[in-house]
Amino acid sequence: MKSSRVQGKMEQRLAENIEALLADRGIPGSVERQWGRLVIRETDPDAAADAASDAFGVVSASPARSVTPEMDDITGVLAETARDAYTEGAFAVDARRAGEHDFTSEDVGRVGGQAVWEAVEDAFDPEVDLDDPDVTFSVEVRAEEAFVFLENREGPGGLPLGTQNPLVALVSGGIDSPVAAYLGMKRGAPIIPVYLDLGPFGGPDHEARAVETVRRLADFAPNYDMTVRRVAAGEYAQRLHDEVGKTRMLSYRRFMYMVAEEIAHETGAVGIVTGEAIGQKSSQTTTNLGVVDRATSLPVHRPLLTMDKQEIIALARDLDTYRDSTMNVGCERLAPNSPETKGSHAATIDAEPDALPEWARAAAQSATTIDPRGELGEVDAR
Ligand SMILES: Nc1ncnc2c1ncn2[C@@H]1O[C@H](COP(=O)(O)OP(=O)(O)OP(=O)(O)O)[C@@H](O)[C@H]1O
Repeated sequence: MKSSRVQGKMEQRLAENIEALLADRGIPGSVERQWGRLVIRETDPDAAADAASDAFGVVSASPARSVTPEMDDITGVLAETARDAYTEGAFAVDARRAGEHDFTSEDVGRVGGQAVWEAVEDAFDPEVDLDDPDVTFSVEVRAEEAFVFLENREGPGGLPLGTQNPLVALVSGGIDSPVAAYLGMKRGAPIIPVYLDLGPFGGPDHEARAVETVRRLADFAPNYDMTVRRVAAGEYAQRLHDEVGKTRMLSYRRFMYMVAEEIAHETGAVGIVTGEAIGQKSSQTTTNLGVVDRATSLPVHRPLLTMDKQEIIALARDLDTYRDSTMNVGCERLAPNSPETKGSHAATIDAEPDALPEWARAAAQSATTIDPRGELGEVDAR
């Protein structure tokens, strides 16, 4: 869907990201760009395919054998692959071709299928099923080279990281926000993780969980800075608790977005990503989301907006950011007994301290940083 110039740039970025993933995991290999494909050469194909299938923008990765684009060579490698890997079931040869050759992709399917059959018919009882095969021998023939492979390891899809401007990700140490941050990354946006320490209103291991989940996200982005901004917000949470009634949680959210906006301005981020979903909490009703949005001029992105908790948990499990927790989350204690579910902007502003934006500025300015890749997260004063 992209122009060739944009596609070229995106592929270049993807190649760099995959090289970083390989280097980070100690896997040898050089990434070569071909149109619509990236080829990793001189590598451990298995490990490289795993690493590549973690790169945002990759649809699938296949450990493959490279061969000259001649029918004899292709069928030779197909026969060898079949002898190595085929044990049972119906098979198909799925061939694609681009460039000038003196055969068609149908020819490769037919002649290649014959070669596979002959390679295994003495030892097994092969069957062909082109519609629903158990084993697919894939062949991709290009102008200079052909590839033979058996597997497609699913990648995340999306767009290469770094092809969008960054977003501040509000990461709480809960289940949802790391999934939301991941989904922002999946669409190409690097993230600047921000954690608000709620002091007495936060659970004792929230910070550790927030840093731990960012560490996991950082595994997908070894060439990006994933420094966590830790904002001391306990004092302000306490004041909201003491001074604001029914609309307290709305003011707290507004405060959070204001902090995020300050950090966004400082870091060049162009939006905020959160783990909010419609109706998940009183502050996340459709009405209240509209009220809190007005605290910031930046767009608030909510990738989980319409997901059910079970869907979010399934994604968190896949990502390995899911931490089972029975801990009573801090926000519940901060919340009043009967929180507003149909807030109005005017009433919320009316009830909150006028100094809220100054609080947010002060809190953002005194943020400290935690390197999630450090030993148990290294804390530095900014
Ligand atoms: N202490 C915090 N630091 C940073 N962001 C936070 C914090 N608390 C909440 N948020 C942001 O606000 C969103 C909604 O808050 P909510 O109270 O539902 O969070 P939670 O249930 O504690 O955690 P999560 O939404 O990650 O499961 C979070 O997804 C996150 O983006």
